[in-house]
Amino acid sequence: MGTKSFTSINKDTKDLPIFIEEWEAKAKEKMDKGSFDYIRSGAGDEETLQANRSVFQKWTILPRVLRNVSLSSANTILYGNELSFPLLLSPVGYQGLADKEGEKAAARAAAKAGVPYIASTVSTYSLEDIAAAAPEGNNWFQLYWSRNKEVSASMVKRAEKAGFRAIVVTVDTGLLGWRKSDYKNGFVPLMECLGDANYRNDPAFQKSVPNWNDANIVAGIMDNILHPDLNWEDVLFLREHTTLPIILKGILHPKDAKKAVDLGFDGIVVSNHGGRQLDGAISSLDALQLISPVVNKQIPLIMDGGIRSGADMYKAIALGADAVAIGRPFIYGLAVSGEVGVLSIINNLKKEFELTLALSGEVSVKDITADNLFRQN
Ligand SMILES: Cc1cc2nc3c(=O)[nH]c(=O)nc-3n(C[C@H](O)[C@H](O)[C@H](O)COP(=O)(O)O)c2cc1C
Ligand SMILES: CCCCCCC(=O)C(=O)O
Repeated sequence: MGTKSFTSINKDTKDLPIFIEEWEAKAKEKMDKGSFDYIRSGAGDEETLQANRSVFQKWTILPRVLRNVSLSSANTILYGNELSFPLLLSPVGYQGLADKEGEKAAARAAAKAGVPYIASTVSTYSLEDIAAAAPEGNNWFQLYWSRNKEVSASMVKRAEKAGFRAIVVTVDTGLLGWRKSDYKNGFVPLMECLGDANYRNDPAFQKSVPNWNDANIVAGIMDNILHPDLNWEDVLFLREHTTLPIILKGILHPKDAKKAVDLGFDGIVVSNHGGRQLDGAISSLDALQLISPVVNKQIPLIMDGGIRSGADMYKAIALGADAVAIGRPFIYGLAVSGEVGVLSIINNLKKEFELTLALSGEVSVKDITADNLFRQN
């Protein structure tokens, strides 16, 4: 019987950082203060941002031994597609802040690594350009719901036409969180014209903004994205406009998770938006623990917020996630070394996750359960 190789680091990436903290420090050196602070920070006093990390210490892995893990594999199937391991790149807006190639570079890295790339509505490049940069990739589109339903429907149709494989509707941003560092820095990324490509190219949006021109595009986008009246019926309207899986991102309450299942949505991203929206909100891992028994495997559960290591991934999966996603870490990789940086971040996480899986005595992602965890007092 063959033995899988659990080698650690590729020769061609040996000069790149390994620790996420080192990537972050290098990104800070390279970026201007406004951009770096925008990416790193959370809302309010950053309690939720911190909780997303500290919650992982409540859980320890309870490993099994003598189970022949020589052929263990982290491969995962999600919506009929194979992932090299259960990771996705979370939607992150304005990736042109980190690198000139922005989303195109990150999507190429995700495709090479065999993991889904979720393109944000407020991307620097249009969804068509991102799809063209990584046509072989498992690309998903994240929709910021537009007050004008026709704009939402139009973007989803464009995404479907461009080959995106799932639609992620973010539901935790009816209003923007209290972002103190951005206010202090006077930083508004939309104003830098780094997140308007999807709107500029959208015929329904052009029609919806009276006297469409360069000067009123930002106001038009803000008015479209930020609307506290967003509700379940609005989002259900999308079902008539796409056959792609519709996944709701930003669910934290088990009652909302149950409603998402009952209304026929195809998946949930358990997320507090990386602590950038409601400060004081529950950590993503704690929310996952509440939501997973309610959803009870009826639809896939993805979790993001604070994932920084293979062990973090493992704990989230043991608590019921089918896959996890990362935001800031890959943006730091993008800022430091473009596509190579993103690929390095993903590959190191993959190696660490594969080792964690095998060292815990399990051979596949499906075998990871709550039985593999012990909760600290
Ligand atoms: C700079 C930045 C921009 C983001 N932009 C979006 C976005 O456009 N759409 C969205 O749904 N979430 C957005 N998010 C939230 C991420 O998708 C994700 O929920 C969060 O980053 C996960 O936490 P992590 O950074 O600790 O991994 C953004 C996060 C960051 C840090
Ligand atoms: C009107 C801007 C909406 C937020 C865009 C990016 C984002 O989600 C973030 O967290 O920042």
